Order: sequence, then structure tokens, then C-alpha cells
Amino acid sequence: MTPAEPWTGRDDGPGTGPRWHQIVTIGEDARSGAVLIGFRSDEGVRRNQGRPGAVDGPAALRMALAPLAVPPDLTVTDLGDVMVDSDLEAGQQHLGQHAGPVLAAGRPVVVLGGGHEVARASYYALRAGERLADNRLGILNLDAHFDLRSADQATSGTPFLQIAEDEQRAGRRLDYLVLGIARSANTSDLFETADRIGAEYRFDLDCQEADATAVRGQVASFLDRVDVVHLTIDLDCLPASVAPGVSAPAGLGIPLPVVLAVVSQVARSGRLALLDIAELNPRFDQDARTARTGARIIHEVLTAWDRTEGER
Ligand SMILES: N=CN[C@@H](CCC(=O)O)C(=O)O
Ligand SMILES: [Mn+2]
Ligand SMILES: [Mn+2]
Repeated sequence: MTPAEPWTGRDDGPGTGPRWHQIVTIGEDARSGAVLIGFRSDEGVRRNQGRPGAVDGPAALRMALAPLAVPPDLTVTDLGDVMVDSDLEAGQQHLGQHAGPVLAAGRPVVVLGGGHEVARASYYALRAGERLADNRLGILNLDAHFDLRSADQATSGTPFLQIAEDEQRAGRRLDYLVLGIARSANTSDLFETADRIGAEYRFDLDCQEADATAVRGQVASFLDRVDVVHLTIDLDCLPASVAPGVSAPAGLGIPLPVVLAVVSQVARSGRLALLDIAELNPRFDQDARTARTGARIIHEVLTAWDRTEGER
């Protein structure tokens, strides 16, 4: 683990209400409230023939979060970063070991990626935190891609097939819902794999603003049939104009208001255990647009999560 750097940002003086950089505890755990942990990894994207740069995602997300205004009752601890080298599998296990105890304590956890291989690291954390025993895991992925590739090693394109197989070995069945699938960005074998593992998906064309009520209904059915939710946001689920800083920008994408409505719905459900944000690549970002969008998503989730925990 690498400790987090001190957070800095604008200070409007006494009585003005806090910003994120003023409330985040670093170095020492606040022992309650939400927890951030970074997953500095490029290895999954590199193995998946993508554009490297996701290793700097956690720092860019922190920088974008720092100036945002927070509600007075939000408590956040930044545990720092897990550094990932060419041994991606060890890095994924590492994150699981570090985040497991806070998940075991029932605290909201936000993992800052890293390529989408971060999702399997998050899964290890849920397992280490004993959130899966006797519970039905639901993964809600907002993504233009299935990430159900079959490969001889982990990449940013394999995590959800690996997790489905992990859950099968444990005698459980993963409930996997993907919103924002681009038909043109997924080959036919991926659709076949999705069908084989019983995944549910919704195309990007059916996740536009006019579809918001139907999207909400599909998410509500998903929430009803699972016990523990892992919410994973691949920033390439958004239009390239909103999220240019990713390895594989989307041609269409889900509009940001629809994404924010979905993540708030999940955060309010009382079933959310962990959020991860994947694929932010600051090298290709423009004016920190993608980082700011990722930060807004985290802000929205933690605001709803902290205030309504346990509510359905
Ligand atoms: N994280 C995964 N990403 C996509 C990458 C697609 C691309 O580079 O075009 C995938 O493997 O399908
Ligand atoms: Mn993607
Ligand atoms: Mn992905």
C-alpha cells in the first residue's frame, strides 16, 4: 500500500461548509463512514491491447473530488493505493485483503481504478469481507462492453467471466446486469457467453433519456432479486464527449443524467456494498472532463448511501 497524499483545494473560510479535501481523513482510519482505496493498475488494459494510462486514474479522481462540496455528515477515510505491477493477480488479491475488513464492518467502500480488472479486486474484497456467504451477489455494470472474455490470464476484458466462474465454484450463481452495451463493440462470442452465464443486458440505444423509466424498472427488478450489490462503473459507458479519457471511448453511450439516476437508485436500495470506478485514463482526458464526471458519480453515490443506508 502507498499512503494517500494530503488532499488540498479551495478554502472559503469559516462557516462556509466543507469541501471534500477538508473532510477526508488520510493515514489513519476514521473508524466509521465511507472508505476510498485506489487500485493503481495498467496491467489489465496492457494485456487487453488497450491504451495505457489507467494507472493514474486514482490520483485524477481524488483531484476532481477534492473541491466538491460535501454534506456535513459525510465521513470519508482514504486508505491510499494498492500498487499493481506485472503481477496483476497478486495486486487484485492485495486489494481484497486491504478492503475486506472495512467491508466486514459494513462500511461503504469506493475503489478507484485502474482498468476494469479492478472489478475482480473488488470481488476479492467482498469475499474477504464475508459479504458473499449465503448471499446472492448482484453485479451491476455500466459499460459499453461485457468484459466476459475468455483468456489464459486476467485482463481488463475478463473480470466478469472470472467472477461468474469463482461464484460457480463457491456453489453460488452470479446475477450480472450490464447497462449500456454497444452492439458494435462486442463480438458474437461475447453475446453467447453472456447468454450462457445468464447475464442480463440492455443496449446503449435503450438507455437514453426517453428510456429512463424502463431502465429504472429493470434496475428495480435486479435489486429485488439480489442481496449484495457490487456497482461497477466503466467510464466508457458514457458518451465520448463526456468521457474522452478512457481506453476505448464510446460512440453513443448512456447520457450522464441516466447514469446518475441509476447510481442513486442503487445507493438508496440498502443493498449496495461496494462501488468501483474503472478505466479513467488521464492521458487522454480533456480538461479533466472524465475525472470530473467520475468524481460526480462517486459524490452522488456517497451522498445517497450515507444518508439512506438501510432504506429500500
Ligand atoms: N475493459 C475492456 N474493454 C474492452 C476493450 C475494447 C476495445 O479496446 O476496443 C473489451 O475488452 O471488450
Ligand atoms: Mn468498457
Ligand atoms: Mn469494462
